[in-house]
Amino acid sequence: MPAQNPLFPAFLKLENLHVLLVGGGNVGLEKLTAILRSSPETAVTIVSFSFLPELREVAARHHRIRLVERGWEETDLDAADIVFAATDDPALHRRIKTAARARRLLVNVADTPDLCDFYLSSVVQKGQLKVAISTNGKSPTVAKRVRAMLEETLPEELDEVLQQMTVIRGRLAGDFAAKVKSLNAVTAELAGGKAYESPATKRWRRVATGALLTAGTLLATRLFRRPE
Ligand SMILES: C[C@@]1(CC(=O)O)c2cc3[nH]c(cc4nc(cc5[nH]c(cc(n2)[C@H]1CCC(=O)O)[C@@](C)(CC(=O)O)[C@@H]5CCC(=O)O)C(CC(=O)O)=C4CCC(=O)O)c(CCC(=O)O)c3CC(=O)O
Ligand SMILES: NC(=O)C1=CN([C@@H]2O[C@H](COP(=O)(O)OP(=O)(O)OC[C@H]3O[C@@H](n4cnc5c(N)ncnc54)[C@H](O)[C@@H]3O)[C@@H](O)[C@H]2O)C=CC1
Repeated sequence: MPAQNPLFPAFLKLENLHVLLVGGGNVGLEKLTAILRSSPETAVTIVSFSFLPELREVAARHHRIRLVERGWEETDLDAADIVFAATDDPALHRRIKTAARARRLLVNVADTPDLCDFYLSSVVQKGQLKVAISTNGKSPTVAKRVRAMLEETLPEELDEVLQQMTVIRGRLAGDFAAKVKSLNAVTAELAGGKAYESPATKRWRRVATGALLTAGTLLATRLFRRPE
């Protein structure tokens, strides 16, 4: 059996939590952007010796972001529910991880999967629909490509469908089993009908598999070729 991805997927109500982000450079800005893209009202305290001008601009636009201009201190964890470490100091990252673990806080450490309690994912958004993609850290680039593929192939109308379903769901009478049956009937076409696998999806699958096999073969022959 192929190796499985043991990560547990969940969707956090981050706007109800307090985030501590350590590091205000490029990687800090990337993490902040990922957080705000999904959960724009999140309270984020960012502790760093310095902040990129772009990060300061983002902070100025979000009233729940607080910038603290100094080095990280263990007491910064006091108010945190969840922690992102994104500095250029691996020794500091290990200290943050140890201190956070002692307090049972979850930590994401940039560039260090071994120190992470959770990973960020590639995210597809169509209105209320959100798809998160994980490759278990094997290839963020492939996650990004799958995101682009889904962004293109998932119909724009999905958001409208979701809104209509919410109305239908509210109006349905009967017990739970009867409701599930009705909802399944209404949406049958989405999963089994024409939309199930569009020609674009089929083509993507064929090309992607072909391209990767070719790349893999090339790499294998180059990397493992015996010296001449
Ligand atoms: C484990 C994880 C931990 C975490 O960061 O949470 C992690 C780790 C690392 N990323 C590295 C590199 C790159 N990361 C990206 C991009 C993304 N990385 C993201 C997540 C994750 N990255 C988590 C696993 C996700 C999964 O399971 O797939 C995404 C999905 C989400 C986000 O970050 O918001 C976002 C895509 C967003 C999108 O566009 O959809 C690109 C591509 C690019 O930027 O174009 C590259 C360069 C190419 C490459 O390496 O593939 C390196 C090596 C650094 C080095 O070599 O120095 C490490 C460390 C290591 O692997 O050791
Ligand atoms: N920039 C990128 O896209 C990539 C960066 N990396 C690596 O990720 C790490 C971070 O990269 P960048 O964000 O670009 O670096 P950066 O130098 O722009 O930012 C690092 C930030 O950490 C802060 N910092 C350092 N020590 C601190 C401490 N004790 N307390 C609080 N804040 C502290 C600094 O003030 C700075 O704002 C580096 O190790 C880099 O090699 C890896 C891949 C890509």
